[in-house]
Amino acid sequence: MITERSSRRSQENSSGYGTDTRGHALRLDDVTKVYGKNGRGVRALDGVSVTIERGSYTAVMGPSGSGKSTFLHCAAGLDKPTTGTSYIGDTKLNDLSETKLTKLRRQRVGFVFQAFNLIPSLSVLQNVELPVRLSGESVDKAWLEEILTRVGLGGRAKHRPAELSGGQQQRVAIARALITRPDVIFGDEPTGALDTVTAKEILSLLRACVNETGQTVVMVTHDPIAAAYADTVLFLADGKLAGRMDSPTADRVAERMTHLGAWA
Ligand SMILES: Nc1ncnc2c1ncn2[C@@H]1O[C@H](COP(=O)(O)OP(=O)(O)OP(=O)(O)O)[C@@H](O)[C@H]1O
Repeated sequence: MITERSSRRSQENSSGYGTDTRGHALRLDDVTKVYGKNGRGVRALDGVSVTIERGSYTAVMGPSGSGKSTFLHCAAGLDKPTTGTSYIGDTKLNDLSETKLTKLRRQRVGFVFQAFNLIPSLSVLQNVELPVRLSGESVDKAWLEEILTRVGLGGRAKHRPAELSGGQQQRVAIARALITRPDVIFGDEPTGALDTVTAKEILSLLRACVNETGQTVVMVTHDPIAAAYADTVLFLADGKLAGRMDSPTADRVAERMTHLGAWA
């Protein structure tokens, strides 16, 4: 989101994530998503417009069924809006063929899911390199090493996912998301499968990716404590943006969620 705080950090960032270190990482312009035939089904997103600035950390919250996953899917190019436009950087996703969208998701977007989604037969190193290899490009070894060190897996490069704890597996997923220097990393409940202490470590790591390297992170979560790690929380209700909160605290987020009827 455009805040003075994140804007300043973005301008100080010199590590070159994405194609441009200034301006927005993603934008949704009056996006509507209707599931079902002839536009008569469920209106999962209903006229959502939002701009998320580079180098910011945004949490997306809302009651169950409010459209959080749909928002993430439309923003990340995993699904197409019924009407409206979505952009990653200055690239309009609506215009892209399926092949170009696949390439964009591989090269310019990182994903961190609740279930880690690592390839069990590959080592840590091979999992992290995968998005670059799939793009047919050569791996920047110095960057790879730096990322593995940053996520605290320097000594585990040859291990397989099954030999790692849940928290370590999520660190691999974060490293894999970082390897292409994406415009944005999307997290879908990234701490949902972790215990409280490990969840805090992972949230701190995502925070460090933003603070220290200017990465943009957008994370769907049900957890006010997780949302409090973000610069800004976007609240969704019935497919519409129902407000935003800058510099959130867990208590304020929980209170807002109660007002949205999340835990009624
Ligand atoms: N593929 C689909 N087909 C039909 N309806 C769908 C589909 N995906 C989502 N929906 C509906 O769209 C609405 C928004 O769903 P979405 O999964 O985006 O909400 P959410 O906020 O992520 O929910 P939760 O917190 O429970 O995961 C819901 O009413 C849901 O039932």
